[in-house]
Amino acid sequence: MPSKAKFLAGIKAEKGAGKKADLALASLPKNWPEDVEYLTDLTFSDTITPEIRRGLGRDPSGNSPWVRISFETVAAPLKAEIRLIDDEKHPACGQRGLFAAEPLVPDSFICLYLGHVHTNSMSDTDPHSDYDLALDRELDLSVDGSKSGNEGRFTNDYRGIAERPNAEFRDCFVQIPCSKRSEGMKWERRVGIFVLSVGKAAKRKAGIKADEEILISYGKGYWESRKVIASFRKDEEMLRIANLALDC
Ligand SMILES: C[S@@+](CC[C@H](N)C(=O)[O-])C[C@H]1O[C@@H](n2cnc3c(N)ncnc32)[C@H](O)[C@@H]1O
Repeated sequence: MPSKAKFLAGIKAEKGAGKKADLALASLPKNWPEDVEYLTDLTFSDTITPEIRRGLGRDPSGNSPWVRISFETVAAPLKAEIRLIDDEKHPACGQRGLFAAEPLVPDSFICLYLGHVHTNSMSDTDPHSDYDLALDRELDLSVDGSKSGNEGRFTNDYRGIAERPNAEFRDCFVQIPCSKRSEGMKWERRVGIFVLSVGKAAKRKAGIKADEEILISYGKGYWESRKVIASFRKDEEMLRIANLALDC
């Protein structure tokens, strides 16, 4: 895995556009698909005004319990890697998944879920995306990882793969560079992927083992809406997978 800080610093160090592209390719995570742009932070739709963007810096409850992730943590090399799934028994065989590269302790930060931030208006939303996630319900914003994103976009749903998820999405604040602040940094909200906590009976105290697939719950609604889309499109394979997931 490349360190994101190194990735950014490397790109800034190169002046020619061709060199930039070569360097970016060389720094892509292993198994990254050619047709998806790799991001080191969110990108924003033109419909998102500076005022809306400022809203992402607010502390909704005045004293938010959301975890704060420092710039160093976000920029550190990931402890997870993208792998191609070739196990025919896996419901996402032929696709990719995110796997632990080393043991991950309960509650630890795995990575951010990055993509293109858009408003939830119909004209700003890709109805075909399988990678769209709510970012801020109050601001009515989502983040779509279909055309651009990071490792987070490869996290599969646990249904049909394991008995239960071992990770979850959590709202968090991250520290990002800001030249307007005297400290050179500001806090802005993101969605992160975290290892589940140990749980009441401490059943999950082992966290996630090395080589284990990182699995979250997309929620039943995700698969129900895929079922509707599959029926509409008459896509038998999509319908089969949605039914399988819902039966689990
Ligand atoms: C956010 S993507 C996950 C990454 C995807 N596997 C890839 O290689 O890009 C969501 C898509 O992955 C597949 N997927 C995720 N979890 C699955 C599961 N439990 N069973 C079947 N397909 C799954 C479905 O095609 C779903 O629409």
